[in-house]
Amino acid sequence: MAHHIPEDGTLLPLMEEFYTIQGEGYNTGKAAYFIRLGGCDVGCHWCDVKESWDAELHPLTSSDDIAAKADTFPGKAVVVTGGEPLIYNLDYLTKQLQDRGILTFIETSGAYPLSGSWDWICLSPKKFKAPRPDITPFANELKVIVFNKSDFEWAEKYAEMVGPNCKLYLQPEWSKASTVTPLIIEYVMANPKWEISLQTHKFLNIP
Ligand SMILES: C[S@@+](CC[C@H](N)C(=O)[O-])C[C@H]1O[C@@H](n2cnc3c(N)ncnc32)[C@H](O)[C@@H]1O
Ligand SMILES: Nc1nc2[nH]cc(C(=O)O)c2c(=O)[nH]1
Ligand code: SF4
Ligand SMILES: [Mg+2]
Repeated sequence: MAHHIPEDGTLLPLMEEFYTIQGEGYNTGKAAYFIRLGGCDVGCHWCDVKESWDAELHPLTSSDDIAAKADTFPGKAVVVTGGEPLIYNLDYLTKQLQDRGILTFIETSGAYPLSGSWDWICLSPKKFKAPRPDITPFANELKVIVFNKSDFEWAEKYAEMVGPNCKLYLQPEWSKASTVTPLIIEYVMANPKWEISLQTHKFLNIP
């Protein structure tokens, strides 16, 4: 049976939720509650959460309950991730969170229309299903995953599409880190508008 997911965003397929430290990008090091929604058809062959892809495997959960649970933790910031969270209408969830004084951060490929009210948008564009161009001016952070040399060109293409204050990160693809990290280091030293982002939670052995 396919999920019937209401379009008003009051129910969302929740894979997992956990309180941890944001491991990547601009907000690295900050305590945050992660809300991981199921469902993604972008198809990155190196995706580190393939278990999220099939939305049917993840129970429809009340957005009110998700927001209430998020509010029980001392760190008043939430990272909505997935899967691809923008498959869903996130207006309702983010309103519930912001009404409680919780900061809303999103991790997205940008492949679906932007919904929700966000304090921080991390756009991580993918070649396998490119972002919709209309999201790029709203990105606070561009985080390009580097799997091979060709990803630097892809990164520069998106750097031209984001706004002037957008932070620019290059993050090694985890399985290729030993070969691509030296390339990123060299690239950032030569092109210092970019910074390196590491998946620090994987070094810290935390979720
Ligand atoms: C699992 S994705 C979920 C959110 C959204 N679908 C996206 O791709 O932005 C969360 C973040 O992890 C990054 N990521 C996924 N697999 C990775 C890997 N193998 N190595 C490095 N970063 C990875 C993504 O690019 C994204 O920035
Ligand atoms: N600690 C931690 N930081 C993260 N930043 C982005 C993540 C994600 O999977 O979206 C992630 C994650 O899974 N864990
Ligand atoms: S877009 Fe995100 S969740 Fe989807 S396959 Fe790529 S990294 Fe994984
Ligand atoms: Mg992750």
